[in-house]
Amino acid sequence: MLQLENLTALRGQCPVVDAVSASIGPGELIGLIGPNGAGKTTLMRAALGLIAHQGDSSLARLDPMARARAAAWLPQAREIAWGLSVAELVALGRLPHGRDHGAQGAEAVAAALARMGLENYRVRIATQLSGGEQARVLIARALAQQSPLILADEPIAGLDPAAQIETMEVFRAHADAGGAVLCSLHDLGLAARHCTRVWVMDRGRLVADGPPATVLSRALLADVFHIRAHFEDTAQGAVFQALSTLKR
Ligand SMILES: Nc1ncnc2c1ncn2[C@@H]1O[C@H](COP(=O)(O)OP(=O)(O)OP(=O)(O)O)[C@@H](O)[C@H]1O
Repeated sequence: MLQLENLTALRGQCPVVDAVSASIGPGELIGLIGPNGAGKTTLMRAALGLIAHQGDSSLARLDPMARARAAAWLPQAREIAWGLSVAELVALGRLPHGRDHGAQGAEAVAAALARMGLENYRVRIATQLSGGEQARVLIARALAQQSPLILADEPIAGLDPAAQIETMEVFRAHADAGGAVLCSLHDLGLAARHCTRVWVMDRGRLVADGPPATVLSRALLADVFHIRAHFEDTAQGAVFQALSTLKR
């Protein structure tokens, strides 16, 4: 679904994404984690071909319409420019499939609204919703796109705990249905509980790639995140709690 080969993105002379090679297949929910400034957003934007890059991304090679059918993009900034109704905004997710929304389009929009619990918001003006409600609308638009791959930049930031869990469950369901999701996260607990795999970025490099329980070792948490944490695999799933900071 996505292959990256030596993907590199420069800011000035400085590589903020440095020779990243990795791939994503169906069924995966990948948590892209790393400290502030590690290069997570830049990696996703380069993979999508939204910024200049070196190396190769299988998505960036596609023409824009084919790329939009292959991957939905949820940027960190949740900007809703127009005062459209929620249903109209979510229907914009159908644009990569042509102007005629048709029965399949209407079904996809209805399913996305239902999945995000937005049926009662259909006629509300999207710009008049709360930040968390707008976030759910934008996720619904991405789901309505029916692209196999979703790239989401901090999709749970600013959401209440229930909405965070629900969002991760929506992504997991998308992966379980044969799609895949790459989402950047700062909540390592949610990453550990919900993701099938994590990619860890540090200073532009992909320094670890594997199942959360293997990757989130005491040494990695100290080296990359400068924290000490409690991490335990329990009957209720992985439990993670950051305990204290370590000297950088
Ligand atoms: N437009 C830009 N011009 C110059 N430097 C930039 C630009 N965008 C990002 N950078 C730099 O690139 C590096 C990586 O930024 P990026 O936004 O990818 O990090 P991130 O891992 O997503 O961070 P965060 O967790 O804080 O959102 C940072 O050092 C940042 O200052």
